[in-house]
Amino acid sequence: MSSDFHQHAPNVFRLLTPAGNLTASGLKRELEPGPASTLGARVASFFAQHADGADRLVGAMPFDREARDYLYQPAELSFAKFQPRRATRAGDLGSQPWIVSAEPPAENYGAAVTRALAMMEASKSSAEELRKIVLSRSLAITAPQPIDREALMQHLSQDTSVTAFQTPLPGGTAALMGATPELLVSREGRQVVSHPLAGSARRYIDPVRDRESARWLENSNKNQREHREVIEAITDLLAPYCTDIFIPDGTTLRATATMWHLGTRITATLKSDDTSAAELAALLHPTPAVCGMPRVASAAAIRELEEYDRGFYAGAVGWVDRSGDGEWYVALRCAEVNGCNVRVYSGAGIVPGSEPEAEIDETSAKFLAMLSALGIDEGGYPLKEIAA
Ligand SMILES: C=C(O[C@@H]1C=C(C(=O)O)C=C[C@H]1O)C(=O)O
Repeated sequence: MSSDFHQHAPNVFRLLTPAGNLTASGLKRELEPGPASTLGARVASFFAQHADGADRLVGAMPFDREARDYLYQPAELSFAKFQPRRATRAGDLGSQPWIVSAEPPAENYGAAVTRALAMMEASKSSAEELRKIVLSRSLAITAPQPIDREALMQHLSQDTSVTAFQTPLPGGTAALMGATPELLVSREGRQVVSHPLAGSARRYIDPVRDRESARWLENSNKNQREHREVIEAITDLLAPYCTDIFIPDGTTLRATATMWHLGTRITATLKSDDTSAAELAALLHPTPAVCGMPRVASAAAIRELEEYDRGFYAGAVGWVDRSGDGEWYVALRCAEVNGCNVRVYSGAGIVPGSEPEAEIDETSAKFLAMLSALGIDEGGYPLKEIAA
């Protein structure tokens, strides 16, 4: 297929997981868009109304629970077994410098972290004590030529510890593309799995430094506290819908090519077949891993402190089928891609004790998954080597 096709073809949805690859192409019908609170009901009535076409809806939910989602029934679905991925070098997407502009500049992000810490301190004696605010920043990138989405997917999927994704955005030209390490929720029959990550450290090429970084993360009280908030929130939200909620003792380390994370694989059994994967995703989203605690107050703080609308970044991307099964991932380590324009996002959980410089560094490290797939560094210059 020509690269021209991949640059302009709308409605390509891809999810490349270690369990297999899903590709959906073309559009048969859009799901009536709406907020997260009505997603479960809209999906159920879609399948009740339409007996024809693919038995699956694919797409994405934005970060803001009140904003309209974008899911659709594709014209065609194809599945492939996981295949070892072709090794390609970063940098072959073009070797001229790209234009990269930090929006907001890193210093402004540091100042927003300081303000978030002050907001948490000031709320301490109130009933709605703010315990965590996830703050993000972005890089606006202009490529020397339109992004070849197929090549970018190839690069993103080289890290086999993550799920590479591509989902069309409303409007018909832009796509959200990324490589997420975080499963929001999956449902297969009555079996539910959620694998939240919170608490992060950079990886290093030097193995000794890399191990030190992992050990630091495991022993960091701040990161363990951040992680506990997420597990508690997910468990509380699942409790009315599930039995046998199982949380393993202690966190485990999850490694991507560029980051260490604290993770916990939560499993549960649904009480009713009627609760679909889409309903579960809409229930859990946004978890404190991408928003904060408590949810409504931290979302309000994000609106006040961030200088842009997150759109579909830190939303959820995935699918749900007619039986209610599905898989939803947190839309992280991703970018909106539109022609030559790429907007990359990354965020970090701010809790009392966080330091602005460390959060700037953590968000820079989280940009790397996308930047190395594009073949550039934060200055827009060709990368000499992939981070890890
Ligand atoms: C918000 C992001 O990542 C989230 C925040 C994390 C943290 O604060 O430690 C870790 C994993 C993700 O849940 C991001 O990558 O943009």
